[in-house]
Amino acid sequence: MIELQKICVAFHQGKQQGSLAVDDVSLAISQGEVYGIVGASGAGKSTLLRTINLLQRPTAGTVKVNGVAVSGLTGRALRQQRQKIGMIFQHFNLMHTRTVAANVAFSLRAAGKSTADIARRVPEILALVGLADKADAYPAQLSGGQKQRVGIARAIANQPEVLLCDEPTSALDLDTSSAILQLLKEINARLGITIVLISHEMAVIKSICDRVAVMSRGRVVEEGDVFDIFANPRHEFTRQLVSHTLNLELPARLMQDLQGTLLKILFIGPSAEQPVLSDVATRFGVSVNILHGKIEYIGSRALGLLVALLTHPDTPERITEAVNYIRDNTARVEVLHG
Ligand SMILES: Nc1ncnc2c1ncn2[C@@H]1O[C@H](COP(=O)(O)OP(=O)(O)OP(=O)(O)O)[C@@H](O)[C@H]1O
Repeated sequence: MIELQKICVAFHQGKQQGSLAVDDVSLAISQGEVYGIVGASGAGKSTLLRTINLLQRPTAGTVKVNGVAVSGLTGRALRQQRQKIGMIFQHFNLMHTRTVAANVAFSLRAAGKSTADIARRVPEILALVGLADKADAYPAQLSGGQKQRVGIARAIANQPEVLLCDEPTSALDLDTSSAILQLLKEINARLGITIVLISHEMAVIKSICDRVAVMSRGRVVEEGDVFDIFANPRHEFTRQLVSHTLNLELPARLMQDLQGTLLKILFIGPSAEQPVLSDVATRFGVSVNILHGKIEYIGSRALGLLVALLTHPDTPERITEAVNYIRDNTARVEVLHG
């Protein structure tokens, strides 16, 4: 549906061309997907996202949407293409002197809709985003979450095929943020709109995206199914990002006094359903003390993490055998201590 082929974006610094903000990025995003682009500040996420609706023209490379090379379009053809792509922003970008209804009507009018169509469509779309009772309110009278709902209403009013989301929840508190992500997910499921979302937080990606591209310094360093990226991050930068949401910290005092072998164990799919730890206790005579644990749900799939201390009263070799057994029967084992 969206194909980015060898996209480069360079910004001029004075008369010179600066380093590349986007450096040779190729991605393919399928119809109906929720696709995330994650990376630190300055990684090039916004610049890349904006090439999809040509708010940013690529210096090199081709952007195709539904097979049409939009990077070649200008004038009227470009304006028509842009109507198929809605966009929402971190700071909402609403018109403050107009009511909620007028903000939404504005984008319908810009698309050439008739007054009758606009009068019918505005309440319909406000109801869809949960703002049926706010049509006559001004943006200043709304909470951040409500403002973003207006942004979403405006962006989907013209029934776009694609919705671009530029850090849509970064200015919102945690609860409001998850309600907005939930709304985006519903819009994706009910209306079939393909969503491309950028964020610097893996937690946001985890909650709604199907696939993700990880960007660092203008490049995509890793790309794939969100669950796989969490379960098995390959690139060092991805590991750091994932560890922020999956980290299990133990108090330093506890680490100092530990006797035995401390393991961090990752359980995925079938391994989560096997009684691996009780097995090692009976097979190898080790004691297993669970110090920390959690299960993350990514989509409908579970990813379990446990920190466990293995000890044996008199035969430490049995611990090594136990660790090997756990390694063979779970997704990943890291020895944290001992
Ligand atoms: N209009 C511009 N002119 C010059 N440099 C720019 C422009 N827009 C972005 N840049 C530079 O391009 C690089 C990538 O910026 P971009 O905003 O795409 O990153 P980002 O990953 O979205 O970061 P953030 O989350 O902080 O917005 C940065 O070094 C930035 O300073």
